[in-house]
Amino acid sequence: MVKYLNQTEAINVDLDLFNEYKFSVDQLMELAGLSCSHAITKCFPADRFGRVLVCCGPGNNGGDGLVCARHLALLGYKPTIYYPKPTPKPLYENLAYQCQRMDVCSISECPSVDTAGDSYDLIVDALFGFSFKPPVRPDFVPVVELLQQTKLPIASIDIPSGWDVEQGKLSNCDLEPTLLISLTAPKLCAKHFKGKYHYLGGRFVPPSLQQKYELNLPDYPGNELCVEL
Ligand SMILES: NC(=O)C1=CN([C@@H]2O[C@H](COP(=O)(O)OP(=O)(O)OC[C@H]3O[C@@H](n4cnc5c(N)ncnc54)[C@H](O)[C@@H]3O)[C@@H](O)[C@H]2O)[C@H](O)CC1
Ligand SMILES: [K+]
Repeated sequence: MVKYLNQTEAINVDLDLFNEYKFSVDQLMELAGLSCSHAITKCFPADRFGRVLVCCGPGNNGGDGLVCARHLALLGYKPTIYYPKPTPKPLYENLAYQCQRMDVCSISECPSVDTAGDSYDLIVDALFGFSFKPPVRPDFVPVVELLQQTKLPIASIDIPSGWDVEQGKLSNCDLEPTLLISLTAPKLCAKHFKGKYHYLGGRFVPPSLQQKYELNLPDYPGNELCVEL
């Protein structure tokens, strides 16, 4: 059985990839975001779910979202980015600029539940990943409430935002994604996931690192970037 990581293990795997294996964050973020876009194509085809709101947070989970939005555009979707607190670092600025140059729209106000329901077919939740510490800070409360209240399907990247990384949902109002894309390996909260589709992405973990953490990852089919768990 695939291993479900606690928060410390998830952070340590990440640190090992960067420090021991010398990957750069840009490399892994590109592969992570690309794998998320591929999982989305499998669950939500562009002809029925073309209009996608991609909500991006301030950390690497948000960076995965910016990459995912760019690839969704290349895959025939019409993504719109909501990135309320852009991080003033070249990595994030470049990712946002690349989207802009690909005519990916962005909005500066969080849409209401009704406006989002009329304007989009799917929401990508790239707000918080495995470094989230509850409770949600005030800047992000409106978008987290949108995700909690919307009737649109949600695709969460790595962690359903607002969930405790280990315990899962902290209250009954917490969001319930339809698709969860765990990256590298699922985190403990994914044991509480009840949505329709659970995929694993981030096909970049060196075998020796998989062995060190006894990740027991499933085989990815052929040349696929994601696998259904
Ligand atoms: N190894 C991999 O598989 C890779 C995973 N990636 C993705 O990176 C995230 C983890 O990224 P990190 O930057 O460590 O943190 P987060 O994005 O989870 O969030 C930190 C960010 O959010 C802020 N924050 C934390 N708690 C709160 C709160 N309660 N309210 C508001 N804001 C909060 C914090 O200040 C930071 O700014 C992982 O999940 C994957 O999605 C990488 O892309 C590459 C490799
Ligand atoms: K997320």
